[in-house]
Amino acid sequence: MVVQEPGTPRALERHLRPQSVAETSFEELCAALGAVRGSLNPAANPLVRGVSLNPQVVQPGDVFLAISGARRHGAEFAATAVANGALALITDAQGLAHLPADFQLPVATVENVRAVAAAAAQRIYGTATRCPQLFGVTGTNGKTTTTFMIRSILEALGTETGLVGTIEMSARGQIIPSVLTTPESTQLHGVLASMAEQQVDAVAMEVSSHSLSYGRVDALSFAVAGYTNLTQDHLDLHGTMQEYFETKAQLFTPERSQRAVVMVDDAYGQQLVDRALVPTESLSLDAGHPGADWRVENLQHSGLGHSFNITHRDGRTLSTRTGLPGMFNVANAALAALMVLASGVPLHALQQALDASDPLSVAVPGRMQVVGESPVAVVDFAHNSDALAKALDSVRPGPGGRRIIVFGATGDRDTTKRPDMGAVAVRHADIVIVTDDDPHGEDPAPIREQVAAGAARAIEAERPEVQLHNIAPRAKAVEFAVSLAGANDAILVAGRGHEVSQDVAGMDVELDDRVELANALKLHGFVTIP
Ligand SMILES: CC(=O)N[C@H]1[C@@H](OP(=O)(O)OP(=O)(O)OC[C@H]2O[C@@H](n3ccc(=O)[nH]c3=O)[C@H](O)[C@@H]2O)O[C@H](CO)[C@@H](O)[C@@H]1O[C@H](C)C(=O)N[C@@H](C)C(=O)N[C@H](CCC(=O)O)C(=O)O
Ligand SMILES: Nc1ncnc2c1ncn2[C@@H]1O[C@H](COP(=O)(O)OP(=O)(O)OP(=O)(O)O)[C@@H](O)[C@H]1O
Repeated sequence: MVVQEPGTPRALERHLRPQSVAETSFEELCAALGAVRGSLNPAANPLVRGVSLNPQVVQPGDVFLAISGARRHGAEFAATAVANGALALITDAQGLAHLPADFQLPVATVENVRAVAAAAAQRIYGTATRCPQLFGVTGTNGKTTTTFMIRSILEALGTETGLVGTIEMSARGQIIPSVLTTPESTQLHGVLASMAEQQVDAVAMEVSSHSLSYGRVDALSFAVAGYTNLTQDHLDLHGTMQEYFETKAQLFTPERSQRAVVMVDDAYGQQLVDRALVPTESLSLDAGHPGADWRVENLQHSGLGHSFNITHRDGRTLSTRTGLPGMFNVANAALAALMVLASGVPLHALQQALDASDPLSVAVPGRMQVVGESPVAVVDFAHNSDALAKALDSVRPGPGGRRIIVFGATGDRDTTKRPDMGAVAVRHADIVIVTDDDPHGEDPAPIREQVAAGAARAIEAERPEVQLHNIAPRAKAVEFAVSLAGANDAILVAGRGHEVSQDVAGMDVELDDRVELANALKLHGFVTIP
């Protein structure tokens, strides 16, 4: 039997629950979900205080939802849920087979446990009537950055705002590091109810394609949904780009969202607008885009970033700037501003907030984070081809300087993107150093070789002058990059961003690219930015 100790995800889970919950008996919950009570402990009818589909984070008074996963059945871990204080269990027919005949808790079954998880959480935590206004951002890249910007604008408007995404779940100064980009529905409804209880008025949230596939955002309604872009990633889950797109498109339906703002600079964004099922406004970076409602105009370099106007076809305009480098951050900033506008904030109030506190220049941990200026040394989270290309183009060497990139690919995930990431690095950099990312359960050497093979082919066919190195471990690769650099070069360490450990065969190995890069710069006599 496993009982979790303080400091574990289970201890953190306590902070993600509301203080008060709707008084619901197990019997009432089962009736609401259409769950059928079985022969195990049929008379017991405990009062339910919470719900979880992760046995490791079950709290006393929870109903444990034992799902049939791709790898294991949750019911295999029923003993952990019991030890952690579960009072009842809902599972499927398959799950029953994993329970001992003398199982102590009342049990009910449904056909698909995942499909009822959000409804169960909504009923217990009361999120149908107490939930902050939700801003949901989806797309392959830019979700984290855009949600940070939305929060920053809303706070400039005086709105108490929470955040749910890859880096953290946070509200009112309390920060809990995230495990997933979008948490499981049971946890998500809990944290949203808890934020509502603390008078948090709005939440800027990342909506990953995994979350849409797995029903993690079921039983929620986004005031405004935003779309950034769609490029290759996660095909291990979705199979094809069209399926990946259809999954994202679920967010832009009346069941999920009330309004939408969509970037139409890729064909998938345009498809979303063409089939718009909720009131939708389109946005383009291209001032000449014929169909877009809103366009970015008067773009000018301003510090590391850009100043620009966001102008509607009808003449309405917002004028603003972002301090973050890269055209993609202009896209993220414009999307964030328009999502806030779409929520009903008057244009003049939004303009005042943009003027007063420069909210679109908010720093996002590990996203285009500048660690040194000479050489330019940047840590970024780019971990697919499109992001790598854009991040590399945004990192500008001085006169005669070269671009040096250090990156790898993750294990156990979309393996098809690896050679292309290598090729993209060659097209956009002068020195390519392939290293380890998160190997997860895979042997890291073949992952590096697959990335390097794509790079080698591009060198042979397109840019023979590019240098290619294959160096593990990652800290050594970063140090090697700095050892090659001159003051006019630019170094990009990509792929891990804010993360502070690498997952190597299930072990967390401490590693922070920002620390490694700063240490290497100091070692070689360069100045770092604190
Ligand atoms: C591919 C994917 O998303 N898988 C999710 C899915 O896993 P699964 O269906 O295979 O479930 P499983 O691992 O077989 O486990 C079944 C049940 O047994 C339990 N279990 C399982 C094993 C164990 O040792 N102990 C244990 O208790 C699990 O808690 C679960 O209740 O359901 C699990 C339970 O909720 C999730 O933890 C798991 O997320 C895994 C950990 C994951 O890494 N997901 C990533 C890829 C993800 O969701 N990423 C997106 C962002 C992607 C991006 O944009 O970059 C995200 O939103 O975070
Ligand atoms: N609009 C964009 N278009 C293309 N690339 C972008 C865009 N915004 C950010 N990027 C790149 O993608 C990386 C990840 O950005 P961000 O964390 O904001 O996206 P994300 O969608 O949250 O990613 P993930 O889902 O992997 O957490 C950045 O570090 C940057 O290199």
